[in-house]
Amino acid sequence: GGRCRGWDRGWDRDRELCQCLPRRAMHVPGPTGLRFLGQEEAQAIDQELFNEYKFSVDQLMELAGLSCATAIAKAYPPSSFTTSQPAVLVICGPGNNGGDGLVCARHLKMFGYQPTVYYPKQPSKPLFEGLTTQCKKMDIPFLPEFPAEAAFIDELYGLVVDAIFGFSFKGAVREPFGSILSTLERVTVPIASIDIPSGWDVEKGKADGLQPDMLISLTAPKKAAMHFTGRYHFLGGRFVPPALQEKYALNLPAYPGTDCVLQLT
Ligand SMILES: NC(=O)C1=CN([C@@H]2O[C@H](COP(=O)(O)OP(=O)(O)OC[C@H]3O[C@@H](n4cnc5c(N)ncnc54)[C@H](O)[C@@H]3O)[C@@H](O)[C@H]2O)[C@@H](O)CC1
Ligand SMILES: [K+]
Repeated sequence: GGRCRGWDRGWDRDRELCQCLPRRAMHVPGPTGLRFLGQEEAQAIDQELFNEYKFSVDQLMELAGLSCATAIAKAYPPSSFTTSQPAVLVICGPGNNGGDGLVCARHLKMFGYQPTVYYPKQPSKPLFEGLTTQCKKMDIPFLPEFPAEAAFIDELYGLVVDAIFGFSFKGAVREPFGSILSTLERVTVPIASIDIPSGWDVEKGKADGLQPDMLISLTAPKKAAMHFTGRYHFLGGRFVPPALQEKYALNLPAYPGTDCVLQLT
């Protein structure tokens, strides 16, 4: 936790941790600086993965969602839950961040958690319909309505997964997500945000917005991650080919062994 006043957060290879580095070190791609991506850069890498490297969305989404479930299992093992069951509320948004949430929910179930999904805007695309069916066939309940009170969420769940918006979020939050986010701001159980804390500007963050306990950055952290003050910051989405890492000077730290996630802080 803790903000880096006048400094930026970066990956310190020698100490193997993410810490504050002098601001200029961030923008000069060097051996020590883990890059924090701007919105356009994140979208460009995304497009390149699909168009040039010929990955399909569902391939990368599966790896992204698996990373999220794995990181969650490391930070919040079922035994750490104070609720009678390791109950997790997964809130999915209308884009690919929501898709990551559906994949994450399915893997959480495989890992022994009791996920429940809230998915208010379900796109009629085969990808999302398939992911939804897979969850339903694994007896993952879908809530017809969002809990009206933050206290209901605190009572029923030990963790909330925020898969509402990712790196394509822009502008003022539109409904129903505005009310969902304002309820989430009052929740006291930990929130794990996938890729970006929802409602945050992808580059500038949002000081008075959601303050998640965990952030799982996918591919590479986005600039907003520099404002993250929660306990756990993980990197996931171990699928960026070396040539693409080099082109964007990502300076990704080495993942341990065969792990699909890496703890940054
Ligand atoms: N590039 C990559 O490497 C990968 C990205 N993935 C995920 O994909 C995410 C990006 O997905 P998308 O580009 O689909 O976009 P997002 O999921 O970030 O959000 C776009 C959706 O949110 C809506 N939206 C945007 N601004 C809004 C606002 N102000 N109020 C209400 N709704 C708003 C849009 O209409 C659209 O439906 C990433 O953050 C990551 O989670 C992974 O699935 C796979 C790999
Ligand atoms: K999110």
